[in-house]
Amino acid sequence: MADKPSLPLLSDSTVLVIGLGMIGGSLAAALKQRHACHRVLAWDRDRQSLAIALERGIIDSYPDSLELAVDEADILVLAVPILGIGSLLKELVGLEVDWSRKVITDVGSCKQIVLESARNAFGRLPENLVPGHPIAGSERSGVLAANPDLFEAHKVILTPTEQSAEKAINRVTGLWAACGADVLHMDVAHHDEVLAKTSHLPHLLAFSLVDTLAGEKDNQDIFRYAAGGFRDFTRIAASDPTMWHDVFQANRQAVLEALDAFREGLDTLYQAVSSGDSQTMRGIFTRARAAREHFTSMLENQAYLKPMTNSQLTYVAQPGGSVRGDIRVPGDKSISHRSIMLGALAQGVTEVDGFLEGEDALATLQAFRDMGVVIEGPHNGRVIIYGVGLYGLKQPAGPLYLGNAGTAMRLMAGLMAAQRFDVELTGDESLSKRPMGRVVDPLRDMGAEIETMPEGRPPLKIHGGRSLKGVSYPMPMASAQVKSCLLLAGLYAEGETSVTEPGVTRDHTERMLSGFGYPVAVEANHAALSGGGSLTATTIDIPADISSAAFFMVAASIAPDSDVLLKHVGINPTRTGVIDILRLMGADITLDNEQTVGGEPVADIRVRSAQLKGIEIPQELVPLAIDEFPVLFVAAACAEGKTLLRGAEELRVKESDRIQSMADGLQALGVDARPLPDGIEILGGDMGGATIDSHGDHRIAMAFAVAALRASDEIIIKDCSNVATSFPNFVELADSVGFRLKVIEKIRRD
Ligand SMILES: O=C(O)C1=C[C@@H](OP(=O)(O)O)[C@@H](O)[C@H](O)C1
Ligand SMILES: C=C(OP(=O)(O)O)C(=O)O
Repeated sequence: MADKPSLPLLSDSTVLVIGLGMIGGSLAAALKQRHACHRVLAWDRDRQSLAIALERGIIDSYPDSLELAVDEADILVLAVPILGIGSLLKELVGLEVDWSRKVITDVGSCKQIVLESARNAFGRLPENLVPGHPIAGSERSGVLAANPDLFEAHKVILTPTEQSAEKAINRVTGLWAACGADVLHMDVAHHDEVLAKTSHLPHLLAFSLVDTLAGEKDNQDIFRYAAGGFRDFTRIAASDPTMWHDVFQANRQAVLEALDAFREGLDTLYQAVSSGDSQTMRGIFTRARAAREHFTSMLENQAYLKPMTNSQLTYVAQPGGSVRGDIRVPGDKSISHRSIMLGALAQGVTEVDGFLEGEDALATLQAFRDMGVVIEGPHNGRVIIYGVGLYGLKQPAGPLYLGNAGTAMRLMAGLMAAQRFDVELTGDESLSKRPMGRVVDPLRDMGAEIETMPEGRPPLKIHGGRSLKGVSYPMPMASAQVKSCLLLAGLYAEGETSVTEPGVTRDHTERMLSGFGYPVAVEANHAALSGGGSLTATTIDIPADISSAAFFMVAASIAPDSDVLLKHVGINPTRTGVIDILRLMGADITLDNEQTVGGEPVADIRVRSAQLKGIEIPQELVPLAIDEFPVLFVAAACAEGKTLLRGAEELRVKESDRIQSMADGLQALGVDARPLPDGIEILGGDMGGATIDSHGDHRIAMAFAVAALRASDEIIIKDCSNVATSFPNFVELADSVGFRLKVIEKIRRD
């Protein structure tokens, strides 16, 4: 990130606020309270507002005439109603003052009209003009509603013109930054369009609804019994009528366009309600609810209030402790992804329980919603998917954003390659670095057309309308994602698609396809299916994720006096490498209550403390424990003797380079850990404290939280937000069984 230029101090500047309404008054109050500038002056036609402002200490003084006020000022803020800007600018141009060192800005909600007014008044766009718009407000108006904290952590959008001088832009930026606001720049036309949708349209609707209902005969009753919904929806109808009148005049075109789109949506809903079309209603309501929830979490992450920021989580793990208790870790991530994909493409309604409400699985869920699939939930792990059939997906309005989820991107690449529409798959910074050639190359062999960034990195631009042909593919690496991608593409391909893997990998795709009634031939490390069939909706009970349980298996093994029961964990034999490896190291693990639920074996897993010993990890177990190695390395660090892992070069292309991230972290704790190109050698010993970088990798972050149980000092783990991708309640659950983890949240400004 480039350093931001330091903003000019305002300490020598006199700021003149013209128009002492709620916004102008709040700005004056904010500057005064923060001693942000030399003096705050104000001018308003209403002398009473000026007197009140002076009396309340919101301004320093108000000169006798506009000319005197302007003459004294270095920065002029025009805070009059938007339709008044034109005449005010004309009045300003006529004043006998030296403009050379003055800067002009405004606070209007529409920016195009400010430029037109400036051109009219000055005959050109002056270089000292920097239009602005604080995204903050209140339904209250007038100077009495002034609030010095109104702009704190709010956005202020500046729309500098091509003529605006850099010095002027910096001064206006400094003015708002001094009030605690986050300042960003936008193009004028874009500003007016965005605001028409996000602010002007909602105000218009609120005014209209209240006015319509107030005009009805039984309006007394309506308002007397008005429930929370009415109150919430119409709060903004109490806003200043003059100001809003001006806004709708000034931004007419953009508002009408937004209103047209809204009317179309309303018509669809009208039709659906009148014909009792539940599918359409459910679709609209579930999509809207999901979008609103997404928006709320964006708000909570300060995305709107504090633009360009997101929170940075740090874990502080106190050393020592025992692990005791019964817990159920969240649902299996691999199965959760697949339940959405197959449920969406099935005929009928699929009901899922135990769904992982973590960001990776939710990214897949959102992607299918974006392709028109109605999905209810998740509510306490329950998801209901109204399948659209293999050919029922619709083209999404924009790229499908898959966050941090490699599984989502690789599996969906196979499905998307066979659709009739074009689609683009994107992801976060980590996913954007991960290799996709491993799926793109064989998909191209099947007839797909996919563009990637250099070296096969995302985004993937997948072209629709290609007919795929089955292939027989010997996979160069043991990867369930590659295998699953090709089998899913194979559903649409002509003839048979078969894959052979160099080592057995997780088989959830094969099992779930069978559960949806799709025949798959499976034999040791070979799987095949033929295109042209269909999927039939089913019910899915997702077990707890063994990859999440693994953190507690290692924790209970290494922490003295521990005894933990992990309930209803998936023990599919293609996933149990972690149990086998820990047992080879001497761990005390017993399975109880073994049963098969919905085609997947599950059990309760009990783990008690044990003295572990170093081992050479058998090759065939590597793909069966691929995600558990970060925490297994912690077990190795606590074991007696040397542990050696080879043949695990895949670890270098996960959410981070897990060999390097773990080696660095363990070395920082004083452990003898030697990274190898395809593995690691770890000599067990004592661990101290340190600050560890998780590189935004959920499993690295959790592994070092486990390490603290045997460290002699505090471990600080940075960049832990992504734990939410696979294990959203990790800290709560860990602390409930004896970890002593604290989370520190810092707002990061990019
Ligand atoms: O198919 C899956 O659900 C997964 C397969 C594995 O990836 P690879 O196929 O890259 O080994 C694993 O690491 C990932 O967490 C989930
Ligand atoms: C590698 C992992 O996931 P993905 O590939 O789906 O990002 C993981 O969860 O450890």
